[in-house]
Amino acid sequence: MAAGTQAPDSLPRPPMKWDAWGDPALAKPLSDNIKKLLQQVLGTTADEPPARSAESVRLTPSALPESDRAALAAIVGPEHVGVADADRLTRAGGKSTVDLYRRRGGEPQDAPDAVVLPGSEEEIAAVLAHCVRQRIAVVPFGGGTSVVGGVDPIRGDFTAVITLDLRRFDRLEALDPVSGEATLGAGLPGPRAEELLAAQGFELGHYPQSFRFATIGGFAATRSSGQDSAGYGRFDEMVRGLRVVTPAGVLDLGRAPASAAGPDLRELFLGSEGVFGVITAVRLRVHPLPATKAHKAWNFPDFATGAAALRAVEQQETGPTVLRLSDEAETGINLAMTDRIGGDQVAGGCLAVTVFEGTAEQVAARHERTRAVLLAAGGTPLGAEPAVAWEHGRFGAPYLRDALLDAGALCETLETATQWSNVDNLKAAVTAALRESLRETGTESLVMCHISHVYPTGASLYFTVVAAQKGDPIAQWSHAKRAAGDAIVAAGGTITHHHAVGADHRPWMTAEVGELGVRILRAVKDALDPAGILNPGKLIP
Ligand SMILES: Cc1cc2nc3c(=O)[nH]c(=O)nc-3n(C[C@H](O)[C@H](O)[C@H](O)COP(=O)(O)OP(=O)(O)OC[C@H]3O[C@@H](n4cnc5c(N)ncnc54)[C@H](O)[C@@H]3O)c2cc1C
Repeated sequence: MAAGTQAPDSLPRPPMKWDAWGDPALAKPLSDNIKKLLQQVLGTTADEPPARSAESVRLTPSALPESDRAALAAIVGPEHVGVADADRLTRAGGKSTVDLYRRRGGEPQDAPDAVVLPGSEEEIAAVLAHCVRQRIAVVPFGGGTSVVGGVDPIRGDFTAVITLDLRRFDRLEALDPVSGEATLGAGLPGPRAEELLAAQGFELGHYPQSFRFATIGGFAATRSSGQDSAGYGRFDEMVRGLRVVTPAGVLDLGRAPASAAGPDLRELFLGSEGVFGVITAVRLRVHPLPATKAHKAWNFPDFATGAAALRAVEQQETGPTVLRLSDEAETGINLAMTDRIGGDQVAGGCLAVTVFEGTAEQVAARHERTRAVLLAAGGTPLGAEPAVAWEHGRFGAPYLRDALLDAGALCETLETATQWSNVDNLKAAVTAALRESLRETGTESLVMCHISHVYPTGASLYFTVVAAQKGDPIAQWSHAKRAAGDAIVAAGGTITHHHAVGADHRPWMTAEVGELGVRILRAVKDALDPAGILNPGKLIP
């Protein structure tokens, strides 16, 4: 890999591997039992993966002219513009399985031509103005954990593409303890945001599986949903205000807790995936750190019974913070407890996990109410331990994907949501589409599913797929993903519940919002970013 000129400084962040998920120190090798199981059931080959090094990766050379590098350096400071391959490689894309295959594949990698780290809104505005003049595409970048191609360095017909990394927006800007609102910098990763709030006695409570690396701005830009959503809501439900820099000007949205002043413009930027503007700060509802917590696991004879039980809990508002249900396949291999995957089955049927938070009285009352509903719906209590084990391992599963890919397995996830009355139908349709399409590529597959986000009228469905790699695994997964996406649309689900649209779900956006919906999105884009420099090739067909 060629040396570049300058590396931008980076504020301390946990290490993130360029060709795998997360911190290399937390990698989880597969046990021999699981490897054997994969070979027997799916026919994977378990050759040792070739050693890979970032230095051996070939990147397409930076296309940014020196005059533009100098102009950007004059705006943000030379130490905040990087064209070194080491900086470009770590922003070359997100963390989907296809991203990882691409990076491991040995082909020349497309990467942004430069990485720019602005330190103020004025600097962002000046960078955007320069990029409009010079026709340079700009990809806003938080933690780079997108699994839908959201941070792909797509040039389109622009002369170059830069990544605008928000990591210097890393402050707790304000806390209003009376109202329970905090303003957080867009570049704050989840753990740092919670650390800053905890020091003041507060918590946001947004814990997606990508928590350790994803950022406040990324959560807002993708409508992220965390594992405590039953208690604290989706990220978009926590947002009270946003500041956004667009090529057309700056917006500061969200004046009051509620307003009748026309359509809510904040909604335009929740899920805007960097195509309308750069989010610099988000004002969020926060709550006092919970005094106590209780964990309870449950067993249901089958998925339909378990889903009906979760619906009853949600519709009767009994108040769990976490509410999730694994199907029979996921329960069978203990996927919900990453330290025990492939070991003896913890429960037959379907495992459900509940967690309660609040004051001691709240936790006791919420647990009692929930327990009564789950018992009446056919659940069998399993005690606290499996739920504690789920929580303990909850950020560990992505490391298993790395090990599975190394062992010759194809492993990816996808998610959707629908009304309660359509949950079984949608689950069956997606499962069949995945199995059949992967069979067409020459492999059987294990398709597992869970519900982890519930609403009074419906729920999300999150699928994990494991198959054997056959031929080109990128082509193989693209075939399966296409079939699953078509099945979701045909069965009435949404193309994404929380992963967002990015480049990967764009083909289904017209089916999702209709031709007129797409025209509205384009009109907003034209008003805010008439030159179209912001994140081309994402979200809007
Ligand atoms: C292993 C794994 C587990 C995951 N689990 C979950 C989960 O449980 N729940 C969930 O919701 N998601 C999950 N995701 C998806 C991903 O983490 C989320 O989409 C997350 O919100 C992205 O945040 P980020 O900071 O990494 O954004 P990035 O990946 O950097 O960017 C995502 C998109 O947002 C845009 N963007 C980022 N920051 C800004 C900004 N400041 N202004 C404007 N646009 C911006 C980017 O241009 C891009 O389009 C997971 C991903 C992985 C790899």
